[in-house]
Amino acid sequence: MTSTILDLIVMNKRAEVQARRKVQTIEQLSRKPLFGRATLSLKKNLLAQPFGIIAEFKRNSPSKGALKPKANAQEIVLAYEQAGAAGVSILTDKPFFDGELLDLQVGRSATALPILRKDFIIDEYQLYEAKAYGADVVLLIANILSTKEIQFFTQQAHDLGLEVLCEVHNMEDLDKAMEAPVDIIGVNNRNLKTFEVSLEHSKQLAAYIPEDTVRISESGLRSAEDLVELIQCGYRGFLIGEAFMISPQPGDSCRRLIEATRRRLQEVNAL
Ligand SMILES: O=P(O)(O)OC[C@@H](O)[C@@H](O)c1c[nH]c2ccccc12
Repeated sequence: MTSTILDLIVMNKRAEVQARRKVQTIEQLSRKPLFGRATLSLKKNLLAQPFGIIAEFKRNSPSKGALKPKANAQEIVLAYEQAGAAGVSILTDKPFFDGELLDLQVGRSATALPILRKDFIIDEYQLYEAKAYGADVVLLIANILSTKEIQFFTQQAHDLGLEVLCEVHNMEDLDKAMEAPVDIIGVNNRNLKTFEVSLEHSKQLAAYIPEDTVRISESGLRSAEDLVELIQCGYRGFLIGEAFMISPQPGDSCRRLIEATRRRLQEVNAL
């Protein structure tokens, strides 16, 4: 089988985690000031409203290239909060997304919203990093983990007071995610191997996600029409990066989408 960019990212990540462990042990991470704080619940925030936006901070993406190479996490995270986002997502992968753990810490100092650490988690060490640098939620990508690993990392994350967003792209992924008490299931509309994007993934998988699981749709979302259609399929949250980060003012773009979605939702509900 030919290897994909996802294989490359994961291979890279394993080497990176081994190197990081040598610089900072789990013991040392546990003594960082932010490690002891009470975490916030993204799940609760999403359940408190008809829908919520999880606005993402990313400078670069392998599918699109540079988005905002010099972007500052403090400024943008604050703008997202002021725009009315329900949570923020911060990319911490360096080689492919030009993010870093420090962006998480900077973001933490700027907002009282729950923060998702967006990275490729393959080792429990990264859960300790997430907690120590200010995250409230971690992403587990079903495609790169076994059912056992999803169960183990979910347990570990919960022990640390972190929530788990488990990302799925197809039925096989969803079967794995449903074997663990994850807090939120996210359907990624983008195939991480081919970068092909289709909202059909969210629409089709919706029927198989248990009713009582908070579900979100991720990637490739830009219009109020898309969001309302997905709200009607039972989605409570939307993870959006590119559409905001390509705008000169990501916060304004987030605010406009929230307002347009509220308006459209009212129109549809009034029918
Ligand atoms: O920028 P978009 O198309 O709005 O997508 C955001 C988010 O869903 C995407 O960044 C993402 C989804 N799953 C991931 C896993 C790793 C890295 C990035 C991602």
